[in-house]
This record gives sequence, structure tokens and C-alpha cells, in this order.
Amino acid sequence: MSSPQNQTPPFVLDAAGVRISQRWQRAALCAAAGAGARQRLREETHQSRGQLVRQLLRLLRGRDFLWLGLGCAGLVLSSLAELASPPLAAAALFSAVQGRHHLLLPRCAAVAGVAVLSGAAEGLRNFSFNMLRSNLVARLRQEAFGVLMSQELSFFDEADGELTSRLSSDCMSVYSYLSDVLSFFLRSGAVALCSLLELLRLSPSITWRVLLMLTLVMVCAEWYGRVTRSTGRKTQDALAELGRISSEALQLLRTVRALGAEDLHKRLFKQQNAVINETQRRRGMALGIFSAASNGLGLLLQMVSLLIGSSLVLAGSMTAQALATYLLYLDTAVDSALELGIEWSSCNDALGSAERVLRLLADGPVFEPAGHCPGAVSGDVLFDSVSFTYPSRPKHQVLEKVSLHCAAGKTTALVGFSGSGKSSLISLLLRFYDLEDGQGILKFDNADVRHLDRVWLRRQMGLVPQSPKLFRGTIAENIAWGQPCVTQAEVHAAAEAAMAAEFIAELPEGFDTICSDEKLLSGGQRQRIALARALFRDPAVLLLDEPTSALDPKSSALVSQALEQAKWSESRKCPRTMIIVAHDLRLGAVQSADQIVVMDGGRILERGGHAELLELNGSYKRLMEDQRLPTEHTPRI
Ligand SMILES: Nc1ncnc2c1ncn2[C@@H]1O[C@H](COP(=O)(O)OP(=O)(O)OP(=O)(O)O)[C@@H](O)[C@H]1O
Repeated sequence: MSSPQNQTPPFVLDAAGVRISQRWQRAALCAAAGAGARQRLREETHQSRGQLVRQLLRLLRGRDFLWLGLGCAGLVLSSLAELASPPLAAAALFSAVQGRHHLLLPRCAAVAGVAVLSGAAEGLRNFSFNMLRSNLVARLRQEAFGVLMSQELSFFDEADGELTSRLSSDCMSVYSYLSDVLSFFLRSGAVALCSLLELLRLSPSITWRVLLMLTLVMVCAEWYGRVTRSTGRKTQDALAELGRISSEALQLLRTVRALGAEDLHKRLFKQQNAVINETQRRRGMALGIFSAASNGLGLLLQMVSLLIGSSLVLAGSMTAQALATYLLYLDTAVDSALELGIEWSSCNDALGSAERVLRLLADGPVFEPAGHCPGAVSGDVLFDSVSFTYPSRPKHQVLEKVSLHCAAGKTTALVGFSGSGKSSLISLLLRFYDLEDGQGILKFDNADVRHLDRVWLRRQMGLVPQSPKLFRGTIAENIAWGQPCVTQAEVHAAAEAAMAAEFIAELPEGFDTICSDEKLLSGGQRQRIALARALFRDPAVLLLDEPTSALDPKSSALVSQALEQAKWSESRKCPRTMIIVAHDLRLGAVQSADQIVVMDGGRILERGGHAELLELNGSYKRLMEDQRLPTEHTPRI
């Protein structure tokens, strides 16, 4: 018979046992996920975890250190309180069991005191770390966006499209990484280590057996990890494909309906859905097997600890109170170790997906030393033997020894076949891409554009792109986008010049109409707003990329009229240099251009005035004939 001192209250064991087995299950799941994440990290991470964490720490500023200090203080206090709980709780319990009632109240008060301290410390830790985390992630997001905004266009040609679209989700990954590390990982690590040391101190003989059995659980977890790793990867891929299928079908719903292809899209969706279902079924089976094994091992651990502990108590080498303390510590240790497993895996997961945004930050923004900003501008453009390939397609020659002079105040029309490099000439002029040595020279007002300040150079140009996009804002804001001090009169004048004022006045709220919904405006109207936006800046050079593409004859005529007006800069009191890329040879601005340049395969085939080229009886005339335009006398629209 055991004495009252030697009795171990059974509910302590039961409660601990049930919690232990449940937690093992969770831990194994998380260990499995962790293994998957680690594998992915091995595959994807090029920087060590240490380097990534150092990058995050470099974002700390001023007050963050205060939050970090307060959070750490809360962490230490709450960990100490947690470690102090088991012996105090066991002492309180045994003062009741042993009938020492005078000790019960003070010991319960001590437990309550520790609980209050623990709660307050937890609150302090959570609040401080939350402030730190929010500040860090806001700064990270801001810096990452700044870095992206400073990148050259070639960066986006080569970067995978996900990079920009995942900016927010990658930042959220950093947020969850910091949450895991700051909220749980540090605390669980500290408590698990201290509890294990305490267990070793209380009973080394039970503890080494506990450690042996934990190894068995880890073998099970490793197997389960392999299953979840492969099923997880398959599920992720299938989910991504499922998302692609559904968004494509919904975005192109009109086309899908018109083609009567609803069934095809449903079938594609069903196939991917079935893949997900099957992988989840396999995962569920593995979970069932693993739960059975881990539950069995959990109960075994509980029984082994109880058996060895009881025999030690019976042999008089351990008191019942020490055994109860041991079991409570075991509970805490397992709890924390499993939390650690959970956080370790999600930390790896989060750090893995946060890596890209951190790497982006490590590369830093592209700083270009300020270039030359000449005082007077005439708008003379010279392409001197320019050859070019896009960095993302280095083997594809886009321009081949193109020499072209677009004299100041004159209009040049670039016409020709699709893909012949017309728009690429405009991209080079705007320095979206730079020529390398040996690729010829591009001069603006007789200066190599690479020596000119990029921002200054772009300010001298107004671009009307092929399919203009409007920002979310009013029409007036769109016309004056990016310009700080603007008067209504200036905006209205630009709209007048672009032949846009009339239709804007008919919109529900005129210039104050929000154009978030592109459906509100027709293609021709958007094109004229884009022209107004370009003219608002009164550029020395106006660049037009297919200004009348996909416009009906009426809109085309209006844009054409606006272009005629735009040839003269009222404020500069001089004609504007215009470079027009056009397929539509009926466009008056093309036929009246000072020079028409016909391009094909990155080369200039012909150049000259309209009449001159018709007389040449070459590619230009054929292009005119292809468009069924009169080649003797061409009317202007
Ligand atoms: N960002 C890019 N990256 C790689 N290749 C590109 C890029 N932009 C254009 N190209 C390629 O460069 C070539 C010339 O394209 P460009 O747009 O300059 O021709 P274009 O004469 O303006 O054609 P279109 O009249 O059809 O607009 C094409 O083969 C095109 O595929």
C-alpha cells in the first residue's frame, strides 16, 4: 500500500496523457510539414536562414528596439512563470492530499500569483512583438515596392510574373514568419529546454527512456512527413492549376459563352478537382495510420513514465510529489517541444516564401547617378546604326543597324510589318532599355541618351501608347497624373488640344468622372485622354504608338485632327517633333509626315515622303494596296 504521500492523483496523469497524445499528433503533422518546408528551402533558398534573418533585422529602426526589448522582457517573465508553475501546483495539490490545509491557501495564492504574472507577461510580449512585427512588415512592403518601382523594364521582362503579383503575399509571409518566431518559437524553445533540464534533474532514469521513445515518434513523423510532403506539393500544384483554369474561364466568360465551351471548362476544372481530392484522400489515410501509431506511443510514454516513476516512489528513491511534479513538467516539456515543432515548420514555410521579397530587398533599388540635363531642348532624335536585342531574348535580333534622323519639329511616321521593330525604337528613345557598347548610338539633341538624365529625358517626351490604360481617379487627375500644381484651365486646355473636351463634358460628372471602370470609355475616348495626358506635359517630342488602332473611322478622324493640332507647341512657339508608329496608312498624320519610314525585320526598307514612296513603287506602295488605299491620289482623313 502506498502512503498518502506516495499517491499520485490519477487525473494529473489522465489529463496529461490525453493532451500528450493529441499534441504528438499535431507535432507529427507539423514535423511533417516542417520537413516539407525544409526540403523546399533546400531546393529554393540560395541564402542561408541566418542571412535572411539578418536582412530582416537590418530593417529595425528607432522605436522598434524599444518594442523588441519589452517583448523580450515579457518572453523571459512568461517563460519563468511557466516553469515555476509545475512545482507550485504539485506542492498545492499535495498540501491538500497530505492534509496540510494551512499550506493550501498560500500555495494556491502562489499559483494564482504566478498565473497573473504569466498573463501580464504574455500580454506585454504579444503587444510589443505585434508592434515590432507590424512596423517591420510595413517598412518591408514599402521598401520592396520602392525597389520594384526603381527597376528597369528589362527586370520585369526577365522576372517571373509572380514576383510583382506576390509582393503582398510574400510580405504577409514575412509577417507570419515574424509572428511564429516572436510569438511562439522563442518562448516554446526556452520552456522546452528548461523543462527538459528540470526533468533530467528530477529523474534522469525516466528521462532517458522518454527521450528514446520520442525518437520512435520522430521516425513515425518522418514517414508521415514524406507522405505529406509529396501530397502537399501535388495539392499546391493542382490548386494553382485549378485557380488558373477558373480565373481564365471567368475572365474570358464572354468568349467561353460565344464559343459554347462551358462544358470543356467544367471538364478541365473537374479533372484538377479530382487530383486534389485524390491527394487529400492519400494524406487522410496516412494521417489515420500515423495517428494510431502516435496515440499508441503516447499512451506508452505515459505508462512507462508512470511505471518507472511508481517503482521509484515505492523504492523510496522518489517522492510522490516529485513524481507529480515530474509528470507536470513532462506535460510542459512535451507541449513546448511540440509547439516548437509546429513553429519550426511554419517558420521554415514562411521564411521560404518570404525569401524572394527579402532577396529583392537585398538587391536594393537601382540607383543611377543623375545624368546631364541640358537647358534648351529642340527635340532632335538620331538613331545611328542601332542594333538591338531584348535582354530576355538575346538571340532574337530586333533591330539591325537602323540609322534614322528624326529632325527637330518634323514628323516621322514608322510604318511596316508587324514585329518589324517600330515600337522598339520608341522604347529605346524613352530609355526603357539602353543600348550597349557596339550596338550603335542613340542621340537626343546631339547627346548620347545614355549620358542624359533618364527622368529629364522622359520629361521631354509625351507617349501615347497602343492601348492606353487609365489610373483609378478622375478624368482630370488622369490628364494631370504625376504633376503636382495643376490648374483646371491647364487640364481643360490639354483636353481641348486632344479633341477630348467635348465627350468629357457629356460624361456624368465631366472632368470629375471617376474612370476606374474602363467600360465607361470607348477605345477612342481613352486614346484621346492619353493624348491629352501627353500634351498636358507639353513635350518637345510626341511619341504615338498606333494612335488609331482599333478605332472606328469617326474616332480615328478625331484623333487625326488632334494630331494635326499637336504638331505645334503653343507654349514653345515652335513645331513639335512627332514620331508616329502606324499600321493605318489612311491616317493624315502619316501621309503628311515629313518622312515615312518603312520597316521590316528590324531594318529600314524605304524612307521618304508619301508621294516619293509611291513613286518608288516598292513596299510602301504595296502596303497601301494591301489596305486598298488609292495609290495615285490619296485622300486625307
Ligand atoms: N519586351 C520584349 N521582350 C522580348 N522581345 C520583345 C519585347 N518586345 C518586343 N519584342 C519582340 O521584338 C520584336 C519587335 O517588336 P516591336 O513591338 O518593336 O514590333 P512592331 O513593329 O512595333 O510590331 P507591331 O506593329 O505589331 O506593334 C518582335 O519580334 C517582338 O516579339
